[in-house]
Amino acid sequence: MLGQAHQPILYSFSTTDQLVDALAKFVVKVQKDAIDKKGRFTLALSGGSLPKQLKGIVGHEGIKWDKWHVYYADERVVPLDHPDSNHNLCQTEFYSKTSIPAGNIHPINTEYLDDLEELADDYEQQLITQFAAKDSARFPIFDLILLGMGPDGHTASLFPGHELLQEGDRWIAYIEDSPKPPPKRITMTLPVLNHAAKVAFVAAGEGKQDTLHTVLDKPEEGLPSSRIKPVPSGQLYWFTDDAATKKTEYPRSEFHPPA
Ligand SMILES: O=C1O[C@H](COP(=O)(O)O)[C@@H](O)[C@H](O)[C@H]1O
Repeated sequence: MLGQAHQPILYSFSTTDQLVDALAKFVVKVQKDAIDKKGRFTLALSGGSLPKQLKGIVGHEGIKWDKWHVYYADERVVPLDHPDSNHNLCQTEFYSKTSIPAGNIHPINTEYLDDLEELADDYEQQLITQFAAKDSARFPIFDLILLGMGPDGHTASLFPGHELLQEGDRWIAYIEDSPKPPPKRITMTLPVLNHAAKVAFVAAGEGKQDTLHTVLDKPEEGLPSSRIKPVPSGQLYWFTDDAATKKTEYPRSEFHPPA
């Protein structure tokens, strides 16, 4: 039986630079704590606007890149060098500026681009290899998952009203009819996202105003982003800017740079 989720912690910054800086300090602290405790840091990244917001981490003190193990919260089913690939975006915006060992970055297996079921199974197997031998939980427990939120409230490749929101068993699922192109994708399922120790959304800009208001002030509407509630002891954070939170009534917290 899972416990109650903690309330989300909302940070809203007046500038993008402040958001990027705070996010960097937060990620560096989470990786330090994970490495001190378990000798590795497991992270899942999203595509979209997120990878650019990671630039503050590069060059930060106290990072042990060789301990990072990076996966994708979702991925578009395209070759890895395709402009739509989340891996390609992360490579350009982030990995290329770090020294994360190539073998610690886990893209989809492009042998299976024509078989979504095999592709999702293969990616799930990659997670099982990383997690199952070390943790006894039913679902993997990532140290940190970084998510974006689309203007329709989707997160990863979990879209409003889609049957994948009901998936309670699989770690990785596939979708062939994504309303946002490209249509074929794989995604971590809600139970995986909700078993992470920490999940942080990064959502900035005026274009996210209405959705953020709905997601945080009216969670009962059940948009996919409102369904992220890490349990039993996980914590959800929102790193946003004042343009995005203009209509949000949910209380903001003050960001204190971690020691
Ligand atoms: O399609 C996707 O969209 C979401 C949100 O993207 P954003 O550009 O609005 O931040 C992204 O988080 C996800 O990884 C991606 O596949």
